Formats: sequence, structure tokens, C-alpha cells
Amino acid sequence: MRTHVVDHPLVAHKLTTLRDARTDTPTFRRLADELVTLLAYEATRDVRTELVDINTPVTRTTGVRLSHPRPLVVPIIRAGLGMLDGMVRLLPTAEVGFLGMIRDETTLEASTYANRMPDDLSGRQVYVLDPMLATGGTLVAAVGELMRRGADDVTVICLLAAPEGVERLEAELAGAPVTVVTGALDEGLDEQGFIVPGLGDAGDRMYGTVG
Ligand SMILES: O=P(O)(O)OC[C@H]1O[C@H](OP(=O)(O)OP(=O)(O)O)[C@H](O)[C@@H]1O
Ligand SMILES: O=c1cc[nH]c(=O)[nH]1
Ligand SMILES: [Mg+2]
Repeated sequence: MRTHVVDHPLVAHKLTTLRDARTDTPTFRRLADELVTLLAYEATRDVRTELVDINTPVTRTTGVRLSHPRPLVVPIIRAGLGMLDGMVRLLPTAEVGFLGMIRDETTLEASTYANRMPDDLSGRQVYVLDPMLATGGTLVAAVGELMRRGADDVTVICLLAAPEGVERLEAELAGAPVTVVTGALDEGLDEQGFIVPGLGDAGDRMYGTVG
């Protein structure tokens, strides 16, 4: 597994406002959307392309276009849904699959309550969207489900990651073809499993719910 922390002043600037407890829900959503396009720029560096001949108004030339099979984008419901529009704006031909997952706030165990994805993911580039990589339980389970369906090229895009979560993914997905792209690697987790300094509960802040 490979981890890439995107070191860019615009990412740091937007993350700072996202973290700020005073940031309201509409602004939080807008910033998450903007951040995913910046992170996706880095995460799609190896997206598969093919050569294509076109005519410009001046001459014939060879360019590139996204190739088949189409990439698959998988937001982890709920909070990951807030990253979907920004991602498909960059990859308009992508197919979208869905995983609904919730972390038990006491045991910190992740469970899946919705699963709507293509059966065969072999040969597909898969981009998983989840703003928070905390203990890593959610993403270990999500990537495991993708690999059971034959996925062999998975990129996870997170807004924030904790070192504990990255280490768990490295341990449990050792040797798996997985890349994690994150806007920041934070200090760690608190006793409730929240990322520190973090931004609180991403889903609640994204959708205006409490608890
Ligand atoms: O790395 P982990 O310790 O598993 O925690 C990370 C998960 O927790 C949050 O989801 P949550 O369970 O709060 O669901 P929500 O998106 O519906 O709020 C977050 O969006 C991740 O999916
Ligand atoms: O800090 C955290 C950890 C898990 N899930 C969140 O939404 N925030
Ligand atoms: Mg939540």
C-alpha cells in the first residue's frame, strides 16, 4: 500500500476552514467539494488513457482520452457522498457504486448497511471516497469488499487520515494494490476514536445533524 499526503497551500488553506468549529454546514459542503477536486488531481495521476486522433481547427493531432473500462467511483455513505460531485466533475464518464457504512460509536466496529456495486471489478480502476480515515475499520472493510469482487487497482481519497488508520490499512492490506491519497496526516485519535485535531464528525457537519 502507498500513502500520499498532498502538500499544497490551497489544500492546507481549505482544510483549516473545514476544521474550524465555526464553519457552517453549507460552507463545509462547499469546501469538501473543492478539496476533493484538488486531491483527485493527484489521485488520478495514473488514470488510464488511450491515444486519440482529432482535428483541431488548424491541423490533425494526437491527444489522449480516458480509456475503457470506465473507472468506478465508490463514495462511502454518508459522509463520502459529499465528495461525489467533485470527483465525477473530473471523471464525468465514471460509473458510480455505493457502500453505506456506519461505525459503532462504542466498539468502533464498522458495519455495512448498503451495497450497490458491479459484481466484477477486475481490470477496473476504483476510487473510494471517504473524508475520514480514523481507526481504519471502515476502509479495511470497504477495500476488502472491493477485492472480493476482483478489484486490483484501488485508490482511496480522504480529506484527513490518522496515523493509526494508515498503519492498520498497511497491516491488513499488506501487498494489496491500494493507494491512499489524503489532504493531511493528523496527530492521532482520541479515546472516542476521533481524529485529533480533526474536524469532528464529518457526516454530522456535512448534513447538519447532531449525533
Ligand atoms: O476509520 P474509522 O474508525 O472506521 O472511521 C471513519 C468512518 O467514520 C465516519 O463515518 P460514520 O460511521 O460516522 O458514518 P456517517 O458517514 O454516516 O456519519 C467516516 O465518514 C468514516 O466512514
Ligand atoms: O474524527 C472522526 C473519526 C471518524 N469519523 C468522523 O467523522 N470523524
Ligand atoms: Mg458520522
